[in-house]
Amino acid sequence: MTLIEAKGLTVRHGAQLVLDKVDMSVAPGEIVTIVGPNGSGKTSLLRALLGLIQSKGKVTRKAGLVIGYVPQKLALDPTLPLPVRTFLNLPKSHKPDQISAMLGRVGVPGIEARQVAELSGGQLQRVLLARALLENPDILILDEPTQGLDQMGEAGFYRLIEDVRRDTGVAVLMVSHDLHVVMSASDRVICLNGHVCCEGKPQVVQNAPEYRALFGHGTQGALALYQHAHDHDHDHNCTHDHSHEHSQEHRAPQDEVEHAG
Ligand SMILES: Nc1ncnc2c1ncn2[C@@H]1O[C@H](COP(=O)(O)OP(=O)(O)OP(=O)(O)O)[C@@H](O)[C@H]1O
Repeated sequence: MTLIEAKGLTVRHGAQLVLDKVDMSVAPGEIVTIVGPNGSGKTSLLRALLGLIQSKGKVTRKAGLVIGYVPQKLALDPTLPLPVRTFLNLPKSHKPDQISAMLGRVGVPGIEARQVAELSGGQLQRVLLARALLENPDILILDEPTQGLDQMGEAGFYRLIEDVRRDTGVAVLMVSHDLHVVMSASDRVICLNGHVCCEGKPQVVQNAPEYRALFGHGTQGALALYQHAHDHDHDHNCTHDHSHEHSQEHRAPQDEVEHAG
């Protein structure tokens, strides 16, 4: 039983083929991380799963699935007064003690009266997480939740995600650029580059040639991600052999990696 599943998911932005027949799924309680270079379609994949953009293929959600979504960018007017308490009551209101407890749970207790625009990056990420968790989601969908945080902040945030998963059983699907932390915090990693390059347990994916082609080795891997240095064609119409790529199930068994391109 999966919470959410995509089969043959294809997204175009104008003439650009952004996602090409992507198969993926998330099971209850699983932490799945999508990694991939800039522009590889990570946000588009999340938005297509959420039904926020048009796509072809099939997305299946468990009946009654509650999703807690934290987008990559928050479109807030910084000049508009917006206390944390008010923000957490949008779109649905919650009891004050629920809000206080949730702020404590995510590690920012007592900030109800602070202005959202004045929060630090780390505090804001935690408030966004609190807002998503207040809906009692079956799955959290987080788009680069640690953007702008320093390494300590990133590690702390991922630990929090693991704790929340342990306590509530929530599944997590997230996009991240933080390879090292992601590797330790994820049950499964999907390496995306317009298509699923490879997927599996973090340690298995880390050693997959497709992953290494994109991200390099060892500590250089994280750097390679930012520098976007890899040695195969980044265009989605990759010139190397993809002939077997979409003809088989992308979801690899837990301890295997799929070599798809
Ligand atoms: N609304 C849009 N209109 C046109 N093109 C878009 C739109 N959204 C995304 N794209 C294009 O689709 C491609 C994939 O974008 P997407 O944001 O999904 O990538 P990403 O992997 O999340 O990137 P990043 O790591 O930089 O956040 C990019 O080439 C981007 O320019």
